[in-house]
Amino acid sequence: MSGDSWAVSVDVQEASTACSQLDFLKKVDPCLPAGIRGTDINGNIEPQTDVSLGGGPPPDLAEQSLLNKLIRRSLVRNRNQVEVLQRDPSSPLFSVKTFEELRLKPELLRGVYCLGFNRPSRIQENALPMMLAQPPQNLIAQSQSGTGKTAAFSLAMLSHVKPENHWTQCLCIAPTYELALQIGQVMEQMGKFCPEVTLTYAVRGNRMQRGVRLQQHVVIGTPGTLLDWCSKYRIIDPKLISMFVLDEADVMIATQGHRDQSIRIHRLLPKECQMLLFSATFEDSVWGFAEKVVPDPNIIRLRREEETLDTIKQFYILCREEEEKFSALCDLYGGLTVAQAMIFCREGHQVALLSGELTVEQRADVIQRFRTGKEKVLVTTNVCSRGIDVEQVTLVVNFDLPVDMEGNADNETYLHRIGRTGRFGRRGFAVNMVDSERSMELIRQIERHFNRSISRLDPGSLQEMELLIS
Ligand SMILES: Nc1ncnc2c1ncn2[C@@H]1O[C@H](COP(=O)(O)OP(=O)(O)OP(=O)(O)O)[C@@H](O)[C@H]1O
Repeated sequence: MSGDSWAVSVDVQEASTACSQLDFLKKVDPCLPAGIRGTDINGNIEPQTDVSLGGGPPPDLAEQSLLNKLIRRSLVRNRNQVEVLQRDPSSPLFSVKTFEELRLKPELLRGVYCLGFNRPSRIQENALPMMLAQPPQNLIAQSQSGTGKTAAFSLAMLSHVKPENHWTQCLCIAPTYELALQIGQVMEQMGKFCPEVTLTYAVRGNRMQRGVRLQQHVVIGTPGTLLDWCSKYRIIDPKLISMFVLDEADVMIATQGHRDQSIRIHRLLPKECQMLLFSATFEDSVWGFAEKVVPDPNIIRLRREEETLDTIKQFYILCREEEEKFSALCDLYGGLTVAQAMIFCREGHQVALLSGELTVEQRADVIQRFRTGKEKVLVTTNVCSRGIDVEQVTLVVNFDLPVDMEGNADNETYLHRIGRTGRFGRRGFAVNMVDSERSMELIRQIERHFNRSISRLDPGSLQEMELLIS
């Protein structure tokens, strides 16, 4: 795939969607800062005409062509950058082996190459041989956000299924409806040359006839619905399940509701069922529990200092009070060339917010609009902190820092949130809004936990930041 054609297709996407970004942001705040403009169908920035900007002279042609060049360069650079990182032995994307050497079925190899994957990442190179080994081996695996865990366990399930057996053989549990759908989409793309393998989604809204056994080979869903399908509605025979995958396994084990349901499902499965647990974070207590539940597992674990990614630059902006956070956010967004951004805040903020209060259909629609670039900014709560994979997210803002029940920094949620950018080697920004001594202390806690500095950002120096990620 040539870089130019890729960049042009991004411009066209930008062109067809930028105006809706303005509408969306207008809902969020009418005084849009200068610098957010619509684009014409060729992806060129055009002077804003229909939204009252917060002042600023109309842009000149030179500024527009510079911005276009930056967008093209940074996006094309990201693609080249991924290949560079895959040749860097210290990168989590580096692997010695090729996909051929992982002994995947030819039709899966075709699916992988069709997705544009050239080489496996480290987690894929290490985990796939363990997951495909005979006799089956259990695995508890940790790898940084955006390094290909979903692709790894998806390939394991697609390799494991015996299509001639018309019953459910693989269960995959995810903590949220959006994530379950996303995993299924990855599997459908990877398995496009395996039409005989079928899957369905055990999520709210997907109604099945009770007592009629499913014939789909793979079922992906959230724990509550999956438990009902295995026990109450008996449309899955748990005794016939031979592979059980927990994505975001730490939250599936550590969150009371998820844990009870995951354990109840696990108890229904045959003891020889292969168990695969994946996450970017595992607190020590969770590791201990996982090793109790998973017999004789292979373990792939990161050192604490490996958990954050160098490709994600982390900053904080000092605000005097809560109200100032919003104008700082507008200045930040208006001053940067951001393809797409995710803004995390606690429940209750009065903006168009993707949160648990929406119905699952509403949430799926918002995510899909964001994924296809129809919306440039997603304001959300932790419901989207994990796993959501949108390549064009170059900026994550913690409008409110994540805290645990005791009011201390929630380091795992922080890591997952900033992991929504910098996906698979691309560069990304994470900016934290600090408006009090307390939130400054939270920043210090996060720095100490990951042994990574979070620099103060002066909104006046955005040009240098621009160069940092372009
Ligand atoms: N071998 C590969 N080569 C190129 N791109 C890849 C490869 N594996 C995965 N990707 C891409 O990288 C992105 C991140 O992959 P994936 O979602 O599997 O990461 P993850 O580790 O599951 O992330 P998270 O921890 O956030 O759940 C996706 O867009 C995926 O298509």
